[in-house]
Amino acid sequence: MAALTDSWSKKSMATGDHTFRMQALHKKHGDIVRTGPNTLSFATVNAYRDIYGHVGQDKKRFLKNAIYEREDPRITSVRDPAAHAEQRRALSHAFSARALRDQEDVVHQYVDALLRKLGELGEQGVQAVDMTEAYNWLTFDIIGDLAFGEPFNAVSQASSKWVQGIIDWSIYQSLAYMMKTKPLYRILLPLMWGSRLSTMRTIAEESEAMAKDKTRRRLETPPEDLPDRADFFSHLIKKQQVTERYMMGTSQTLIVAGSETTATALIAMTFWLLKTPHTLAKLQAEVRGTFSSLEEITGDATAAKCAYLHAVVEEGLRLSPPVATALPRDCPGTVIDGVYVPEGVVVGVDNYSMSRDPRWWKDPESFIPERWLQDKDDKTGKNVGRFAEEDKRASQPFSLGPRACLGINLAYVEMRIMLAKLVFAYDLELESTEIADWNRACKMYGLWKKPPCMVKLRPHITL
Ligand code: HEM
Repeated sequence: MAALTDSWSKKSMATGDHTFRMQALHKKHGDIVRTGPNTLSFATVNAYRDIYGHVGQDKKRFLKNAIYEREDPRITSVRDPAAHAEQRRALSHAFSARALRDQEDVVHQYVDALLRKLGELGEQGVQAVDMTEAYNWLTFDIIGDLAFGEPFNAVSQASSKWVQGIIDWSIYQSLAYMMKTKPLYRILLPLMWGSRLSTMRTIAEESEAMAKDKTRRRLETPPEDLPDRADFFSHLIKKQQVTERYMMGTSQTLIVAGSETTATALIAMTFWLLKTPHTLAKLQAEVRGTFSSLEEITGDATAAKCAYLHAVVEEGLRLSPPVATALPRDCPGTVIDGVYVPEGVVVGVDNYSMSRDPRWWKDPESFIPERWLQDKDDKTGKNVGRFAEEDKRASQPFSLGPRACLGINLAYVEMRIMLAKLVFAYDLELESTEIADWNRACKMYGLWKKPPCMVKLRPHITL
């Protein structure tokens, strides 16, 4: 079927179960699976390197597939390598070590506000709170502040219309582009998505109007009225490298790429910790044994002193990669992991299958942070112990090479600070008894749509 038409994978995406189906297909058919007449999905470590890795000047490049194109230009949609490199250089100032130091203050501000809000909403441990939603408020406010110099007030209001619409907005953008460029999809996609399509269109239009409004306000704000720290766009505006359309597109990308991904990672880590209480106890012991107050918990201090926290973060990203599907690239006609693939074939590595493949991971479906705390033989320096044979390159949550995530350092700081402060301040208990398998109940539409995860938070300190 997939050899004849793309409709299988488009339909599969519409079910939300595409990720789980791809995992089953790779299990059944092996390292290379055909998902459309012109599309191949790979599941090997070398394919990551060959498709996404840096290449020398003389080698042909794998360009992003046309599916990334959007009406408003932005860093994620530009396909030409030279144009992309220029945009990435310009935006990378906003992700420098110096910028990150300023950004960390914003992270603390909203993490602390969320901790207080969780206590209030949960009546100090009496009521369960939906942590899926709470993390979305957090990451959305942080990105809003870092991009536009003002939050969305999601944490303070314990809700946000925009947060709820973000996945629909993101899906609709891809579908709208497909319908615009391929006439057949104008018939097929409404049949596959039904009335959801028009609901998503309304949400997308409202979200876009909101982003446009914020962007315009940001561009019109005189420098003296902005916060002291530079926001994402200050560098671009200073160098006059930004048009309103570019800023519109890039702000949409940053809101989606920077908030939804980090929120997914945080809720997955919280869920897995709660499902395996001995890991939560170990993390709590590390954090409470290392720090004596919330103020001591910083990005640098957690990086230097909390090895188990680091392992929890890596393991959460492995087991629940926020970007779980293959990132499509156009093959230039070259060899991928020993197999020649003709020019123009769309290829990618299936992140979710790789993350859970028993060839690379021991007990792959289980949450075991210890696998990231590799024991080494004193004499030989070689890995020893139960996880010595694992190939950690099989987990690439931020992708790799020239198009890898630009916000990786900010994401790690957010995740470490939030998790460390949460387990320092509260004792947690999972209440989601209505969902037998929370992980399986997650739906993948390019980004994960997650079910509620109800948690009781009993205060350990006074906030
Ligand atoms: C756990 C959190 C995150 C994960 C797992 C993640 C993952 C990824 C992945 C897999 C890509 C490559 C996408 C592709 O090739 O299609 C990407 C790109 C990108 N991410 Fe992230 N991301 C995270 C957080 C963030 C944050 C916090 C920001 C910024 C605020 C951010 C900004 C970007 C940008 C700008 C790109 C495009 C880079 C380029 O095309 O050169 N991400 N991210």
